[in-house]
Amino acid sequence: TSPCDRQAPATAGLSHDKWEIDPHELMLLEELGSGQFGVVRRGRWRGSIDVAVKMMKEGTMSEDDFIEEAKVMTKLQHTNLVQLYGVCSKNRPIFIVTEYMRHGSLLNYLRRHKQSLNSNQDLLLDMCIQVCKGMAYLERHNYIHRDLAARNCLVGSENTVKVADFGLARYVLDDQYTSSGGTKFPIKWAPPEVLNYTRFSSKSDVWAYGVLMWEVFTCGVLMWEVFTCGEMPYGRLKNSEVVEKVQKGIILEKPKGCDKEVYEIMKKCWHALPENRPSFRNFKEQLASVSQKLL
Ligand SMILES: CN(C)c1ccc2c(c1)CCN(c1cccc(-c3cc(Nc4ccc(C(=O)N5CCOCC5)cn4)c(=O)n(C)c3)c1CO)C2=O
Repeated sequence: TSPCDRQAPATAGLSHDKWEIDPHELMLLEELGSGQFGVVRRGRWRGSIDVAVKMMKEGTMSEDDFIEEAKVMTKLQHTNLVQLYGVCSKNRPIFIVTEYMRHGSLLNYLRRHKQSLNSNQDLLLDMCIQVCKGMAYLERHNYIHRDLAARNCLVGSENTVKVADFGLARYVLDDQYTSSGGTKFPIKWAPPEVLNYTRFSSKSDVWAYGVLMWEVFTCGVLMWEVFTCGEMPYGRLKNSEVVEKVQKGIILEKPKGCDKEVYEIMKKCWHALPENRPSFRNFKEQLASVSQKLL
């Protein structure tokens, strides 16, 4: 075999795996919150690069599988994806180091800025288009998010919106989150084929994307209406009631402030059959043409 076919010796000390980050190059700063895997802190990498550091709580993640996958994830690079810079996997807890987004989750951003956002349909549509671009890139790379929602997107400076934590759902050990009967399973973002057979695909991501658009546009209520920003889909309904509605083909109603044409597009994400839903690729074009008309 030629030299390049031979596996490089995986000697820990000499491993030049570019996805491995030296923890000594990291300075940990304030806490940003906590997620599925535990606490996340802001940090500085090599003295100048703003990062977010997930410190994996023991027993929350299947770590070896994730470290293997991290090699693939670091290669996914797009302006509308939160960049995975690398991992510190030589000791425990494992650190996951990503790009830092200064305004936090899209859901909280919508709720915090509802006054200025509700009359700005163009900005709301632009946020949806940015998420669609990031998802179209993942779709092109046959990469499924599995938990797309406004809470799992992040906002940076100049209203940039990026998709975060794509693919991580596969490494969660908490079966309240992973099984569709669990209390933490994202039922309200799940299509029938996921509820019935946990059959994830880019088309199940498209269904979730429709719900994300609904989350964004419940922000777009008119001035005199009660603000319902970043509302919880299906309101106070219990998960079992939502499953019943989704199985019957009952879909989310048009958000009050939402443009009719935008709602028509949103509805396409909720076809009962995955093959009848648009791909993110052709969805991007439809949104772009609607935004031309709206502008
Ligand atoms: C399995 N799945 C789907 C998972 C797994 C882990 C996580 C998530 C889903 C999503 C939640 N999550 C998580 C938890 C904690 C932090 C981050 C998180 C928060 C960031 N940024 C900020 C910035 C500011 C603030 C903030 O406090 N404010 C208040 C004042 O006004 C400005 C905003 C919060 N977060 C950030 O850049 N990243 C990369 C991750 C994230 C996102 O990463 C996770 O760690």
